[in-house]
Amino acid sequence: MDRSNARYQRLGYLALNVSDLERSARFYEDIVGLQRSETRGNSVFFRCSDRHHDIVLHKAPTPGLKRIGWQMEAATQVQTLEQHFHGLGIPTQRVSNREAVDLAIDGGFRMREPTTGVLMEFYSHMDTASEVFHPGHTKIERLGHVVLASADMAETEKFFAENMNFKVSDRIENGVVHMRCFPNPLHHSFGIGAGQAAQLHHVNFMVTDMDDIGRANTRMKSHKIPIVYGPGKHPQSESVFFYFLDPDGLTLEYSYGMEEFPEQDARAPRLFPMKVESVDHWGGLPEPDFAKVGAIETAET
Ligand SMILES: CC(C)C(=O)/C=C\C(C(=O)O)=C(\O)C(=O)O
Ligand SMILES: [Fe+2]
Repeated sequence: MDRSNARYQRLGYLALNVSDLERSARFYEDIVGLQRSETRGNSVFFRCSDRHHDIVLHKAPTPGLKRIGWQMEAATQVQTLEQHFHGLGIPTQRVSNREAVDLAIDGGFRMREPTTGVLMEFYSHMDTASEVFHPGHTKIERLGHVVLASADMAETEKFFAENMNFKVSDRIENGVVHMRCFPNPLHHSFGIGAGQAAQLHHVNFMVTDMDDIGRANTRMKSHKIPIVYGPGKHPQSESVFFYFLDPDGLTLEYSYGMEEFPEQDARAPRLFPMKVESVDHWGGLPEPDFAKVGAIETAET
């Protein structure tokens, strides 16, 4: 089977499962700083861009990751990728017309990634919201990246590289692989961490100002929100990071700054040794609750 030559615009959106929808909705609006756009049944839509949504919260018994949405460059890319998965014998399901309307996307398909079991959706267009996004207390620039833990990092990396055309930007030996959804320039829109089992590791929001990190530190402390890592600095992307927990214990990250890659003549991936300073240039350590909660939902088709 040939390698995929799929092309992406961006990490489109994340659907997260939360145990108490209204509690989490308040948290993502008031504490994280997302804009609540609409509620449909057991789902609440949020945005930090001019698109219809970047995060959807679903009420579910087990908190974690429901689905990852990838926005491709064009509808033809979506069809070609679907054919590629068919060639591998991987089942796909079209997004129903009704769901496409609810999600404000142009259809697309879903498939379950075989090494982690995570459900992924591929589409090429999401409607813009009726109003531009006005950041609140935190100047969130975009949904930045999602990192999964995998019991077999090498196999997960191979699947994303060969079958989805993601490119490796950097690696920490036996720790994490950072990948970009080519040709999106961000150092990583996706990461794979080493784990005992597949799990959501963390969700990242990029901010435009170093002050957003400092203010978040103060805000989380005053609301008694667990801070689980940082402020610190990741040597790979050169971003200043700050990790905290949502009400279910899901790990969220704000980061400021990120390397961008050209489409042509990109630098080669680097290999960082497994040591504290490879994760935090300033030598900090995570708290025990860092990236501990985040089941991958396997029920939805
Ligand atoms: C703590 C994570 C797993 C890590 O090891 C390093 C870097 C990360 C990340 O995966 O969160 C970044 O976001 C980064 O380099 O920007
Ligand atoms: Fe991150």
